[in-house]
Amino acid sequence: MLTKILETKKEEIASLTIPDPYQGERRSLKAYLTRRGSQAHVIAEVKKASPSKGVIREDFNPLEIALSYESGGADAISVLTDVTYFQGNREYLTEIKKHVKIPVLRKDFIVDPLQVEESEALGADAILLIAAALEPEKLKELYDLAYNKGMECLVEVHSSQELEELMNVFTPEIIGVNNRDLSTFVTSLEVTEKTGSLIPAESVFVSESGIHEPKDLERVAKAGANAVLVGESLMRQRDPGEAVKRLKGETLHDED
Ligand SMILES: O=P(O)(O)OC[C@@H](O)[C@@H](O)c1c[nH]c2ccccc12
Repeated sequence: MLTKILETKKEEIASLTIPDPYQGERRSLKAYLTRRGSQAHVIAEVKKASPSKGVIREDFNPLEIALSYESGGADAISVLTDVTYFQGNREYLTEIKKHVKIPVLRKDFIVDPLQVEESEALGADAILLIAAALEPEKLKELYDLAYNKGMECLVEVHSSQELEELMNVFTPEIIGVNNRDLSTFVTSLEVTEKTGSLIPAESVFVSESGIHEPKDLERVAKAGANAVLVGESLMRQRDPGEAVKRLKGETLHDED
């Protein structure tokens, strides 16, 4: 699947146009994911569809969903901008960014400096970089470019091996462990538990995918996660903001 997606991206990049630059401020994802007063840090994702689940939410107004997430206490918003596989749109990101006060993460398959430039123009505060899609050196190049432009990166790994290979080159400030196996689409929180011990204390640790209930959040927090990235289980609720509130509950306790 990833190979197929990356082929599509190559075609997109060949005809990519950079929109007019977003003029507003940038916010730090890292700061929001470590802020006090919020016990369980949640990145809530705006995702209409996925390759494994098809359409997740028919009644899809991206801005309304994002505003609902924010009022429910989300610490950041992730926006799928991929059109072909996730029915996202880059315009959703800019629209959401203009109206929320929390950081906005661009969720896409970024493999080229042009897409980093595009993300900046769209107003992204942070972008996703996927280790499975990039050689560590190439990933570092895009990472540095994003930070030089005032954005941050969530660097996603799927296994201890991927993380080790990456950390031979550099240690990202924000590391995401994706619980979803990219070939089978099956999620298992064990991935977070197995990989968690390798994540250095100075990096923010985000557990991604397959989180449905407060007890899932509690489980990954026990494995050291500072935050979770949640899409599907929130998108399936009638009131996404209420769903964030319920998920955050009283279950996760930061040391500080
Ligand atoms: O819907 P879930 O299981 O809560 O997962 C959210 C998020 O982790 C998932 O959408 C995701 C993680 N990494 C990605 C990379 C590309 C597209 C999507 C993703």
